[in-house]
Amino acid sequence: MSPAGSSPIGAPPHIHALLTKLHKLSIDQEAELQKSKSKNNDGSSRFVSSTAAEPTDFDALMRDKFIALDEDKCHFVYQLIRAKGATTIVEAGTSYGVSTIYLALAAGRNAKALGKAGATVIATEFEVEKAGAARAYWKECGESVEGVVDLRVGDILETLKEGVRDVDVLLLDIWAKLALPTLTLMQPKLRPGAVVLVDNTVAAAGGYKELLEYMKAPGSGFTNIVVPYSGGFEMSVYYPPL
Ligand SMILES: C[S@@+](CC[C@H](N)C(=O)[O-])C[C@H]1O[C@@H](n2cnc3c(N)ncnc32)[C@H](O)[C@@H]1O
Repeated sequence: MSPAGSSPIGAPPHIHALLTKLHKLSIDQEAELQKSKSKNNDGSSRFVSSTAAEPTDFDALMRDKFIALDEDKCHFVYQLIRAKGATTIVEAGTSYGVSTIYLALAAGRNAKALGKAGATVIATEFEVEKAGAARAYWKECGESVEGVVDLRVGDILETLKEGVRDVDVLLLDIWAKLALPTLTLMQPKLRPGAVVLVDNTVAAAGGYKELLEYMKAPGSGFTNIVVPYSGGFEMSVYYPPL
């Protein structure tokens, strides 16, 4: 968590209050999950699960869980988007839309500051009820969030096939097995210099093995570092190989 009073987020008080409430809900749920923990496939992570085509007990357990990106990571992502002047963001895994609020605020501010027509955060969620709740939270935020998000409900490997281009930032905050297929689907749509962020890559290294091997392979076009937030937060920059 960032020290009190150090939030870089430019937003009115009601959005700050909502974010504080939602992060707390998420943290409380995770604490409960930890108590009853046992079902992850390889025991290493909250992010090891099925693909959408093969739902498991894990999916049932996670159906009503926030699993929101930690607040300090959200602040980092917000700052990175602002620094980059990014206006087209894809979020793989939206849940109740907590991280999405940060993405939308940052991208929207960039569009205004840079005199661009608008910004877009393409958000993706498989669970219909989560998607509905996320929409309600964004509405509560107002136009600076609601007006920026393009929510696609369904299996990400279908919903991102069309209508995505010139992506500045891709946030992979989805079950680990979907990370590599999502990345390869998005790769042709990434702008040169695009940033790819992946949560929990140290704590869930087993689940992310294939993704990390793919991004770290010589000639992949990706350069990678781990930002040392809890669980590890992978930050990669992509330039298509020449
Ligand atoms: C870690 S949570 C996302 C948290 C969110 N980024 C936040 O910070 O609030 C991952 C989400 O991915 C969703 N998900 C899992 N499989 C999916 C799929 N095939 N297509 C779209 N979303 C999926 C899950 O339902 C879950 O809500």
